[in-house]
Amino acid sequence: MKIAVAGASGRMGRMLVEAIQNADDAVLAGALGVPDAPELGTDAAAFLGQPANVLIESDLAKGLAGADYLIDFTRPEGTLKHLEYCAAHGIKMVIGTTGFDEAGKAAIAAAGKKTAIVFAPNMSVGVNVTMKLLELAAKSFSHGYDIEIIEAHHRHKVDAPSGTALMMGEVIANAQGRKLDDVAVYAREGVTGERDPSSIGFAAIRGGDIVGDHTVLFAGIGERIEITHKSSSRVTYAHGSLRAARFLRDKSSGLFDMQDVLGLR
Ligand SMILES: NC(=O)C1=CN([C@@H]2O[C@H](COP(=O)(O)OP(=O)(O)OC[C@H]3O[C@@H](n4cnc5c(N)ncnc54)[C@H](OP(=O)(O)O)[C@@H]3O)[C@@H](O)[C@H]2O)C=CC1
Ligand SMILES: O=C(O)C1=N[C@H](C(=O)O)C[C@H](O)C1
Repeated sequence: MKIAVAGASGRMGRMLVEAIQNADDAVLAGALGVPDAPELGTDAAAFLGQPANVLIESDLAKGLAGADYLIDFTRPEGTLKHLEYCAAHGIKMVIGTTGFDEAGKAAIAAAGKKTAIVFAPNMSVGVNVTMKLLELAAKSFSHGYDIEIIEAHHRHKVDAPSGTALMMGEVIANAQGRKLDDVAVYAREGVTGERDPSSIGFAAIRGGDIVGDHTVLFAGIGERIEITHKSSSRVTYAHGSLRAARFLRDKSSGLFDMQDVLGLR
């Protein structure tokens, strides 16, 4: 697989470059950076002390010239620009970026008619299996249990709640025949009144170097159940992304997620 990495000097970008360099079925075929990035024009694998002979480019035509796949963990505005280019040139995409609005999500769905895309807010196997546990729990705890989703991430994260927390909320709401938009409570402050029993609450903690923790609390009378996933390294997202790229090998179009990749649907 000839894979390019967007945001190549970011936290996930570097993790992906290293994972591709270590994979025996993938080669690093391109690297993208923002125009004013200090790393622009330098070797994408220089930080490993093992150059890949791939320079970080801001020009999409140059950065993607030799690539069949683009793995993108950047920002919504960057991903949407890359998406347009990849859809026009038949480059498959693995999109891990979070924080899209509805228009952004619709653009990704439309691009899936032209090229093959895996789009998921969390590429780890553990989180995606946790989604299935949540589906089961949500059906059993649909009455009498208050549902709260608590997530914690590093101090540099720019979006809240995390894409994973939002997906957890959607999985739970869908399993209970509800719509997350109708029941989500994203903030509480001051005299809020008693908790609406139909609500799904969210709380976001930011600090230090926390890679990514998610807990769903089902709080009933006399008991509470907590389902927790903790990432201790970003390598789990990088390995999941390579798994997603392999899944796309025999696809020329379509929009998929990690539930498809892992056969969990
Ligand atoms: N799906 C999953 O499994 C996971 C998803 N994520 C998501 O991935 C994204 C990136 O996370 P992380 O690596 O921690 O973030 P970083 O900020 O470390 O990296 C982002 C990279 O994207 C670049 N970038 C920023 N803006 C643009 C733009 N407009 N166009 C192109 N490139 C841009 C940055 O360049 P510069 O630094 O020069 O601005 C940087 O290289 C986030 O949305 C995060 O939530 C993260 C981990 C797992
Ligand atoms: O920004 C991060 O770091 C992460 N973002 C993803 C999200 O928003 O869910 C996935 C993971 O939790 C790490």
